[in-house]
Parts: sequence; C-alpha cells; structure tokens
Amino acid sequence: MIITVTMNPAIDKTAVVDELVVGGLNRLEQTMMNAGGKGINVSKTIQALGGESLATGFIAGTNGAFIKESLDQLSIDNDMVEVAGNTRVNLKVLNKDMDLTELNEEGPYIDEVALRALVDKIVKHASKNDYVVLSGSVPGSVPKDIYAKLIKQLKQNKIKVILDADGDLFAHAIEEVPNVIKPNKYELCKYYEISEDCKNDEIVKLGKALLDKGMQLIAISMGKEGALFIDSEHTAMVKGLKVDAHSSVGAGDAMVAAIAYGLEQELSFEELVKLAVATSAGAVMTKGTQPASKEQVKELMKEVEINYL
Ligand SMILES: Nc1ncnc2c1ncn2[C@@H]1O[C@H](COP(=O)(O)OP(=O)(O)OP(=O)(O)O)[C@@H](O)[C@H]1O
Ligand SMILES: O=P(O)(O)OC[C@@]1(O)O[C@H](CO)[C@@H](O)[C@@H]1O
Repeated sequence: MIITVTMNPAIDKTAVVDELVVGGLNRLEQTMMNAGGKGINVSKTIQALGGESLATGFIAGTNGAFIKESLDQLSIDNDMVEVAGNTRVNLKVLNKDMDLTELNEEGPYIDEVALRALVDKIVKHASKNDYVVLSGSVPGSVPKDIYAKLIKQLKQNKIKVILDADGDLFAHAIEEVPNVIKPNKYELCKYYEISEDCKNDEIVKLGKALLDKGMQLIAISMGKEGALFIDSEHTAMVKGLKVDAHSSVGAGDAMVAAIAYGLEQELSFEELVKLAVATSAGAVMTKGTQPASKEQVKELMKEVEINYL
C-alpha cells in the first residue's frame, strides 16, 4: 500500500494574467480551484495511473471539507485529522509565457494532540514494506524535525519512505535516510549551499553523495530541463519532454507519484524512469493541479529517452 501524508493541504486557485504587475491591479482570468497540497496531488496522480493510495493529513474548516469531498468524489481512500481553523488557499498565477508565481499560505495551527493523532494514524495504517510519501511543507506550528522523527519510526517498522520536502524539513529528514528523495535542483543546491547555475556533473556528484548515505533512489527534477535519477546501479539523465504546457503546478508531485507507484509495482529502473518523466510531463499539459490520464502517460512514455552516464 502507498500512504500519502499532506500535513499542509491547500485549495489551489490557479489563474491566468497577461502580465503580472507587482504593486498594480491584476485582473485574473480562467480561475480554477483544485484540491491540492503535495501529498494530495500524489494520491490523485497514483489514482490516474490506475493505482491506489490512502491520503492522510490535516484538514480544517470549509476548505478542508472541499478537499475531503474532492478525494471522496475521486474514490481516493482518506483518513484525515480535522483541526480548528481553515485549510489554506494557495494562489498560482500564470502569465502569458507560462511563468508561474505562487502565493502559498502558512496553514492552520496544529496543536500537539492533533500532531500525535496524525502520527498515530500513519503508524497504524502502514505495514511492513508499504510506502509512505511525506510531501510538502508543514504548518508553522509543526516542528521542522517532524519528517525526521516519522522516518525514524517508520523505518524501524520496515516501512519505506519517499520524501519530497525542502529547507529545514529536508535537512533534518535526510539525517534519518529516507529510502527515496525527489528534491528539485534548486532545493538540492540550497541544501549544499552552492549556486543553482552549477553544471550537471556537479549535480550528479551531489546526488551520489546522498545515495552513499544509504538511500535506494534519488530523483533530482529540473523543471523543463528534465531530471536525473540515481540508484546503486544506474545514473540516468533524461531530457524534459516537449509538451504543450498549461500549468507546471504539481509536476514534481506527479513525478513522486509515478516513483511511488512504480516502486510498488516493482518496475525496472528503466520503466520507472520513463513513467516518472512521462507522468510529470503529462501533469504540465493539464490545467491547474490535475493529473494526466493513464492513456496520455502511456503515449508520452514512448518519447522518453534515457541517457545513461
Ligand atoms: N515545462 C515542462 N515541460 C516538460 N516537462 C516538465 C516541465 N516542467 C516540469 N516538467 C517535468 O516535471 C518534473 C518535475 O518538475 P519540477 O522540477 O518543476 O518539480 P518541482 O519543482 O518539484 O515542482 P512542484 O513543486 O510544482 O510540484 C521535471 O523533472 C520534468 O520531468
Ligand atoms: O507550500 P508547500 O506545501 O511547499 O506546497 C504546496 C503546493 O504549492 O504544492 C503543490 C504543488 O506541488 C500545490 O498543490 C500546493 O499549493
């Protein structure tokens, strides 16, 4: 089973403006609302690929009810901890060149009782050899070592952890050696305190250094440039697919979903890489935070070229 954890879900409000004017009035067009937050997007994508997952996390107020309703309508299993306040609304604004500006809220207050309730739920649901996906930010009141603590506990129970987080959450979590990580290039460079303009050779070196800590798979995403995948036997660079882009929001989550699903299905490295790149490119082709269909992903997989280093 795959369990996704979204400590900070969001309603993603995606909108388009011709040109975003900072300090001016922007009239938004084509607004749409989707249930989002990284783990929720992972669950939605796994479902689109034909798999199953259980979505856990915190929800609050009417916005939280919208998230739960969306999951129920999609028949995605969920077991959420309800807290006071309201789940956040994150605004995603695309200009005519598809440049994305994201305005993400902090999220509701989480007290210790609610945090313990969520940790207990995750531990209760996860059995040996399951995958738990820890994705995205946590509300400001949640300690930044929460993912690290969860990884330690889950690994003791022989549960595998896939991590997609940045900043202090990532730095703490790395110390507990999750099985799989998917930082983007920017997050990785920030962690190692090096320039984002570094060459791919440097990124390969950093990825291998992380693998040496004992991880099973490292995927480093690089937006439209593609992604780098490293396991103990392969180092593969894949160029991004040329697609008609509508919104890159959730492309990273789509990649994480494909990795989780691919590992659960025990796909070969090559199949998994193809699925990951195609699923993420597919997410870029859809509007808002929506996954591509299984059929679309299947077609896109034919275009993926893997360059083994
Ligand atoms: N414009 C694009 N065209 C084709 N593929 C893309 C494009 N943008 C992203 N991708 C695909 O999606 C993957 C993940 O993208 P990215 O590196 O932007 O993830 P991310 O920063 O984690 O995104 P997010 O946090 O919004 O989910 C890339 O490795 C690539 O395969
Ligand atoms: O603020 P976080 O938790 O880091 O990211 C949240 C978020 O930007 O990530 C998803 C896209 O990856 C969106 O659905 C959501 O709004």
